[in-house]
Amino acid sequence: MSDPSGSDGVDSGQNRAGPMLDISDLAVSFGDQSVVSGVDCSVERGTLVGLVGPNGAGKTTVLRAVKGTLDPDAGTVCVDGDPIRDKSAKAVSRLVASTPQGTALSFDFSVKQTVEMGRTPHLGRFDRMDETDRRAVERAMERASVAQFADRPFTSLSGGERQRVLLARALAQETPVLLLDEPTANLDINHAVRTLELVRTLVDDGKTAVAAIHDLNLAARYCDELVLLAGGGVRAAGRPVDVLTSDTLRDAFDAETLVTTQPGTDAPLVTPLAQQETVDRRVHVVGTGRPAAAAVSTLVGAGCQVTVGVVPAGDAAAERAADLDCEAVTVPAFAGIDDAARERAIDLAAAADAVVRAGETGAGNSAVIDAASALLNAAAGDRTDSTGRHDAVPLDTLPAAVASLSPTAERGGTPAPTQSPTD
Ligand SMILES: Nc1ncnc2c1ncn2[C@@H]1O[C@H](COP(=O)(O)OP(=O)(O)OP(=O)(O)O)[C@@H](O)[C@H]1O
Repeated sequence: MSDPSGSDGVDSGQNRAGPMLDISDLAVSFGDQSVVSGVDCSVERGTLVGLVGPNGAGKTTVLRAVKGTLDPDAGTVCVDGDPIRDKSAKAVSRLVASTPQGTALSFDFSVKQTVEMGRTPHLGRFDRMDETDRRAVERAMERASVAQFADRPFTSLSGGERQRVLLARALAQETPVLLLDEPTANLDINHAVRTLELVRTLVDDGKTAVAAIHDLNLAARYCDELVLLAGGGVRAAGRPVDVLTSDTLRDAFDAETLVTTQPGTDAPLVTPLAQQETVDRRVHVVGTGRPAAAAVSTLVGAGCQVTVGVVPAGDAAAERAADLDCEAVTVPAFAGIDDAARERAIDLAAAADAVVRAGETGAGNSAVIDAASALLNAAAGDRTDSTGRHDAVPLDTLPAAVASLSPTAERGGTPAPTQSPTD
């Protein structure tokens, strides 16, 4: 006999005040090796918190402490106001369901039997599943899109399919708190997005979820808040836009990144930059659209001081320049280039060590492109041909190409040859 609670069989745990999950001063070590210490994290009801951080930072360890399968050295984990250490494993399992990081199970149950295990915390020792349990299992399999595999052996499924079955098992548990350890690790982009959309829907319906997620962009898009673990503790916590900054990511991951904004959202977009020598050059980019924006990002990431223009206001290159604090000479979209804009752009190009042309020549931009070609010719003098066309330089070799140019000052103020990355 099951013990259903809530209208959908789900206890959303919204009957008490305070955070649904409260981790206070958590410390865990293995032997004499401290993994995390001083971890504080408060998760409000009906929110999705992403645990992010480098390999080995302790994300899985924290999740294990929260579900009570690991005894912390210090600190308290409270679920719905009560410390879990005061509860039996079965009682905790009625509050917290989890999906493991790996998908290796040593037994060979069918998919349906695997999902049915999620009902165990609701059954007495000699109880059999009743109609409520069966409905919970069916609903969970449908939500995780695994109903079509119901009779297949779990071990016959692919890694991604197994991952969805384990999510279904956790959903069948119908707990107010869901802990997900790398829920999208083996999933293709379609299933990764569908899985996080499903988690988002569950959270919007009242569940509280914490997910360890390596993909920072998916984490930023779907989580209300992020907790960045690194160096044995919480390095940053809060809204994705406040946590995922280049400085914080450099500090936590020892990696250079470019942080912009995901199209159509306010969520940050993290682009890792290749490790390379810093290219100390001034570069003026002429062109429009995503190719020019990509050239700007690449050059800024390589350490160049970049200026842009003339570009239409609102163009991707103008917005990227604004994101990265680069000067851009802009004119209103579809307007001609006025003298002041042209002169400023020519000044910037003339002061640069290199002028890079990259961009679309689509309808509506022709005035800008015409002027850009003239600008190129003006800036590069007899080093460009009369048509303003140049050999393409692939984006990933652009910094090296720019680095190979001698600085303008060394050439007595003469502008460098132009470069043109491929689109
Ligand atoms: N049972 C254990 N015994 C000894 N060390 C352990 C044990 N479990 C984890 N560790 C160590 O604790 C550290 C944190 O591991 P954890 O799995 O929590 O990191 P993580 O952030 O989840 O990493 P990843 O992103 O690679 O999954 C690692 O250095 C790991 O080797």
